[in-house]
Amino acid sequence: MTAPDALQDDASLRPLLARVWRDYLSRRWGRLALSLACAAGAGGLTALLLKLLEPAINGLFVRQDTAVSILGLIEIPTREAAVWIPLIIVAASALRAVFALGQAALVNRLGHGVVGDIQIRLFGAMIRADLARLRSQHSGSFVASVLFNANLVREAFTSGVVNYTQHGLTLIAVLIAMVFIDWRLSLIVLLGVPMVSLILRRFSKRTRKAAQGAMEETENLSTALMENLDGVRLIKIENREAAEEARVAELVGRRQRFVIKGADARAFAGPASDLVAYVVVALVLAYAGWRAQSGAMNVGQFAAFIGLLLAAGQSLRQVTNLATVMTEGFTAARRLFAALDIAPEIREAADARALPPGPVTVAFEDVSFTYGPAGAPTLSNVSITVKPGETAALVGPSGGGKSTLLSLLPRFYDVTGGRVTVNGLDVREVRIDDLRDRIALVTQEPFLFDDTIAANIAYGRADADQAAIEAAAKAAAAHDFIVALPDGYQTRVGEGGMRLSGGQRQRVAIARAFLKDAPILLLDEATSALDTESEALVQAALERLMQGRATLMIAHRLSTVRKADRIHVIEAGRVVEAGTHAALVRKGGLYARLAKQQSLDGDAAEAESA
Ligand SMILES: Nc1ncnc2c1ncn2[C@@H]1O[C@H](COP(=O)(O)OP(=O)(O)OP(=O)(O)O)[C@@H](O)[C@H]1O
Repeated sequence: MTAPDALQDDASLRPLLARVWRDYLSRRWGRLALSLACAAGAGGLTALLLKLLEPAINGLFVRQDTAVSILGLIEIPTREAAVWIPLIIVAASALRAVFALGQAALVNRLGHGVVGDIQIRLFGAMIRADLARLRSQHSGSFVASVLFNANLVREAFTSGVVNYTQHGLTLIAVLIAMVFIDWRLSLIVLLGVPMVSLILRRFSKRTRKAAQGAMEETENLSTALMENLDGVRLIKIENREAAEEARVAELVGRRQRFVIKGADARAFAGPASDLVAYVVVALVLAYAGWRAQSGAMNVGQFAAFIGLLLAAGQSLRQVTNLATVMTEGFTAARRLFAALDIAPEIREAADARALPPGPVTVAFEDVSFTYGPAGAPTLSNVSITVKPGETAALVGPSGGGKSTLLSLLPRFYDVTGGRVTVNGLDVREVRIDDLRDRIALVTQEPFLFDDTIAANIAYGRADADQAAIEAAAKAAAAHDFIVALPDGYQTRVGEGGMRLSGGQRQRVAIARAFLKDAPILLLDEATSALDTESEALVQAALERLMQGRATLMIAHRLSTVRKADRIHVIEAGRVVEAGTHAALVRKGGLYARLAKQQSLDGDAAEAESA
């Protein structure tokens, strides 16, 4: 690692740690302090236990004096040393175990708590993110970051922090004990520190690269898995199982290479620091031998010093190993925080106004819209007004911009020119909750959760009672098929509502809209998935639903829009014709041609004679 790299690392680590402290750790400070106290206790006792070697050896084997001093605190007669010293060792190690266990338990709770918080915040940020951003990334990568990346952070917090503090503090305690035995020898030991820190830096760069790669590849793998499950019918009908297997195998392999690189960095860091530790042991031996010859050091001191040195080596090994876990955790935390920091562009204005309940007039005023910063406009100068009780139909060639226009009203996207208003207020000046509360949306492929039918109908109105749910289902012509199901309203619909037919799903979605009872209704090809019989039922249900509301309806089948108060023909992002069915047929333009193609020309004749 080059010096600027290292500087940059230190600089970016500080704000990261400050943020972890501020957002996640500070309110758990009690637990954190207790766990550090336990770590200090365990570390101190480790050093103490090893330091006991000195009186043990001198008292039990050398037997020069009549009394043995235990760490300068108490004196016991040499003849009783064989009883007392082992007893003290057992008591101290039992206490050490209690501290170590206490610390592990506390930090586990701390680590899991922090990661749970991060996962919840990530989900919150994801579900509130702009549609444009969510659409630009596959859902698989979000899942991977909530599960895998967050898990790396957890590992850094649990095993990382537990062992780091425990071994770090042990190391300090052991070094202090060494200084008490012989400060010159301790200086030699300290020579190892810069060598180890050099090793740590080298491995941390490798680990960071590996962790970065592993996270990216985990997101790719997760994306591929989800895509395969979503597209399983296509895969089966095209006999692409083997090809998909090969694609996933390639992704698994790529991910594995990064994971292995990370594991290697972890595995190599240990032996490398061992090497340093043994070099230090050799130096200590040489120097201690020379000191012993001159009578400056006795056997007990020497044995205790070597014991401490070996314990220091072991702790050092753990700390170097852990450095890689911490690096992975920090790399993951950086990535997660970067994702958390993307503020949605579609935000509520600070002085957003409430939208009072009641009927709403919707107006698109000279609206233009372009997806992304560059590119051709999808909508240009569109003006449409819909009053309460009116229906505006949007028809026209595929890709003309009809769905895009509907998505501007609930602010899934914001206009790039002109404005969309509700009762004369720009939607950007209205509280987002209020705005969306006043809009019911029924789409071609309505989404159902894997829950009961009743819960799906009441999704936006969790407080609705059974009577209200049934009334909505009756109005949506759904009640009869629901009660014929084995568990009636309590029947679970399966993933995406797959246990229901397209028409049934559609009617559940219409029941949801009835229950929401919103003054604005958006229908995006709401009847296109239906057979003629269901269509008649749904059409009648929709007509009931539309009463008194401002409705914007997209339909390819012109039979469903004939009764609309005004039909807008949208082509290449512009309204090219507008009027009633009869007027547009009479006009003989694009609508009349579309109507003719769909055999509605009989109606055209009817309209002309009218
Ligand atoms: N998320 C998006 N990002 C970029 N371009 C998009 C996005 N969604 C739609 N478009 C483009 O905007 C244009 C209008 O699409 P839109 O879905 O609004 O048309 P539509 O009239 O509803 O079509 P259809 O009748 O086939 O549903 C298309 O050219 C489409 O490629």
